Amino acid sequence: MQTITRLAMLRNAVADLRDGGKTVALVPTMGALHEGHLTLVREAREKADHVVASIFVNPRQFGPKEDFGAYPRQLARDQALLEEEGVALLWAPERDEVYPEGYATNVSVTGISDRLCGADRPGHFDGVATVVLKLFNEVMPDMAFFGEKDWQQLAVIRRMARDLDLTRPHVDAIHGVAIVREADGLAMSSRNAYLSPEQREAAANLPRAIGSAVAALTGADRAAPALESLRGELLAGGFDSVDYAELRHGHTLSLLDRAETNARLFVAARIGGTRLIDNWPVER
Ligand SMILES: Nc1ncnc2c1ncn2[C@@H]1O[C@H](COP(=O)(O)OP(=O)(O)OP(=O)(O)O)[C@@H](O)[C@H]1O
Ligand SMILES: CC(C)(CO)[C@@H](O)C(=O)[O-]
Ligand code: BAL
Repeated sequence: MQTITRLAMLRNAVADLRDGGKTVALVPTMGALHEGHLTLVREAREKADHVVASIFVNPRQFGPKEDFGAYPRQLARDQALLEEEGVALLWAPERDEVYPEGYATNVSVTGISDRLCGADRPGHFDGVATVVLKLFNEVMPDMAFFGEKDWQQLAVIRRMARDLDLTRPHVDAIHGVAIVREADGLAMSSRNAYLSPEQREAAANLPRAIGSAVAALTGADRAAPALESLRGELLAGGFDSVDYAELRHGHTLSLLDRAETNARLFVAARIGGTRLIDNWPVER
């Protein structure tokens, strides 16, 4: 696996991969890789001839009081994991290569970016859309892979691809990969590493409480009582606060007051300084 840090070299390296009409898949990440990321890579390998992974802790998607500085960085370990998974090329640019002096462009997907995580993290999805569009333009992949753990992020990226007429990767080639979970149900996340052993144990209450809420929401006339008990269960189960616990349409992300086709439960909650997110489909 080649690691490339300069844009000038990336273009030639990707052109070499494409030689003979081979297809290229992109798996964007912020590093500190776990089985969730590796599952994205494996699905990408099944669908494309070559996989390009990227690692870039994107400053533009972190708020001023967020964990940009503390975000885990472990490039050597990540390189070994990606190599083992058969990734052809790792794009790992420095900050100045992505945002050189004078950089002034912002990509904003309005509407769906403003709710859920976008309401708690103002500007977050502008940062995501901006960097993802740059990654798409840099690598020009035939397809790209994102995790459903970050469901709203996937919706924002698909909206952007549709609105900006992206041809590479076009909207149908933006693949969502099901959430990979720990044995106790907690969605894997690089941020789980921030949890103390006691907090990690309490974190398992998130998927547990979501499971009960999904059962209560199915067939219920009103979503509100189940969402209220979900909040209560999290606060009683070691969480310090609940940023949101909402039933929304999975495609439009509009609020629902009862389950319908494509309904989805979205939750973000904090233990100490660590913010965890999860989402689950809800049947009618
Ligand atoms: N448990 C998971 N299951 C499926 N996909 C995942 C999972 N965790 C992360 N991903 C996906 O991997 C890609 C890179 O995510 P990222 O590097 O931000 O990791 P992360 O674990 O989500 O980190 P964090 O949430 O702490 O920022 C994203 O598309 C994300 O949705
Ligand atoms: C898509 C992404 C790599 C953009 O920085 C990031 O938001 C992530 O890791 O989910
Ligand atoms: N996994 C999404 C990236 C972020 O939380 O900043």
